[in-house]
Amino acid sequence: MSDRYLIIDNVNKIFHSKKTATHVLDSINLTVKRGEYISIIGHSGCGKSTLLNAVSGLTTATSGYVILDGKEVNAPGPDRALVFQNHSLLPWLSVYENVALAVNKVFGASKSAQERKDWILHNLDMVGMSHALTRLPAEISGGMKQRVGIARALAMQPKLLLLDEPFGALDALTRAHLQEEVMRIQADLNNTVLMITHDVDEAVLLSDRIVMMTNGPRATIGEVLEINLDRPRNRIELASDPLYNEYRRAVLRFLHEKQQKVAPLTPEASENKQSEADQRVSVG
Ligand SMILES: Nc1ncnc2c1ncn2[C@@H]1O[C@H](COP(=O)(O)OP(=O)(O)OP(=O)(O)O)[C@@H](O)[C@H]1O
Repeated sequence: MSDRYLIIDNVNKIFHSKKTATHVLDSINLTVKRGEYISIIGHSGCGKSTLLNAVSGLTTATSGYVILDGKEVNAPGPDRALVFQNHSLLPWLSVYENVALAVNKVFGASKSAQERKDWILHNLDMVGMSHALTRLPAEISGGMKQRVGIARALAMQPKLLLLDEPFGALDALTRAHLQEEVMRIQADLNNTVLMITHDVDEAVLLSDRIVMMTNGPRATIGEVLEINLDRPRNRIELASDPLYNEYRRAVLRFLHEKQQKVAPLTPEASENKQSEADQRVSVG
């Protein structure tokens, strides 16, 4: 069972509007082991968030199934915690209260008030936020907000952690720092993680496998790359590791050679472009 902890079975997603139907996901099949760290990478708009939403239960698949730990997913639930790029903390609650809200909801009946308090503090400590318990989200930096979001998700002890570009809005140094923290926490807790990223280095550094999606519409899984690098991983040492660089190249090749975002120009489009350019020259 733990080898088939999460099963995404032939998932299709079609968005219908009054006039159009957009077939976004086409026959997505993926099986994830308990404790695996999976990254999903693909060009913008291919359907990564739609897939994550189908796993979270926020979106229902048009056909196919998502099964987590033997149970079919068809609505959001506390066994799947989401962390978004744009931190979704409640602005009127303090750092402590934001985590407390989730903890009280999940463990209100099973842990005593003291146990819950200790658990909230433990999780905030794990992400290095013990010093800012009483601060409001507006009073802390973007990286700190993201830390609190991660603490809140971890504190729910979800079966599955769903990260939608969790470090996407951060500067490079803060991003690297948080990646290190996530790796350290992952080594301790062995969470099962699905993470969307646009960052090839981040995907290789953090993942056990990288799922590469083809361009939409009708996006599907193009390739899955297994990352056999020992843990703990050190980004400085990996920079000169031939295997690391081989993995990097494989992802880059997929994205920039096999799945070029910009379609090649047709002869007609190419002519139009040329005449536009000519016009610009003559006007200038
Ligand atoms: N609720 C919706 N109704 C109609 N179309 C939608 C809806 N949600 C997403 N789409 C379409 O589905 C496609 C995939 O969107 P999605 O956000 O999943 O892509 P993505 O790969 O996560 O993009 P990005 O990397 O830019 O965040 C897009 O064409 C988008 O316009």
